[in-house]
Amino acid sequence: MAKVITLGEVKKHNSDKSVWMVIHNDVYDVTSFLEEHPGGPESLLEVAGEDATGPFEDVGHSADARELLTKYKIGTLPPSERTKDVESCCRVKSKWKKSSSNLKWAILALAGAVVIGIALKKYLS
Ligand code: HEM
Repeated sequence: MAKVITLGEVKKHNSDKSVWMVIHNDVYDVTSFLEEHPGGPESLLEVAGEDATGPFEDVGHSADARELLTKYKIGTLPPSERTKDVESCCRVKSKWKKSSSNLKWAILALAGAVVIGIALKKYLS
């Protein structure tokens, strides 16, 4: 079972000597990753000791980056400090993705219908 670490404990690790952060209710020690981070050490230092779920998701990190996360995980927040962000973030996102791709198809179909309409009109006149 993952070690339980409180937000209060995470907050103490907020300098380049020790950088911990929370992402989706799990705690990560990224001290050794600072210099390797493709987004630079500054972006990690900015959120050191904090919940970095929002900034992490805003960047739109790749599947590789998410895979890398597991390497730095040191624990998880206690149940009383966990937020429901995991569910809300991802469900909303996938919903939006689905509806935006539906919209894309609807626009394509409409454009196709217009082109066929124009072609037919020309052909029949
Ligand atoms: C342990 C946590 C993190 C890991 C393992 C990680 C990993 C990575 C990786 C592998 C990339 C290369 C691009 C990609 O594969 O998506 C990247 C880019 C980047 N990351 Fe992170 N990252 C972490 C946390 C963060 C946080 C908390 C922030 C912001 C506060 C951040 C900001 C960025 C930025 C700005 C880039 C550059 C994007 C670009 O130039 O396209 N990262 N990160």
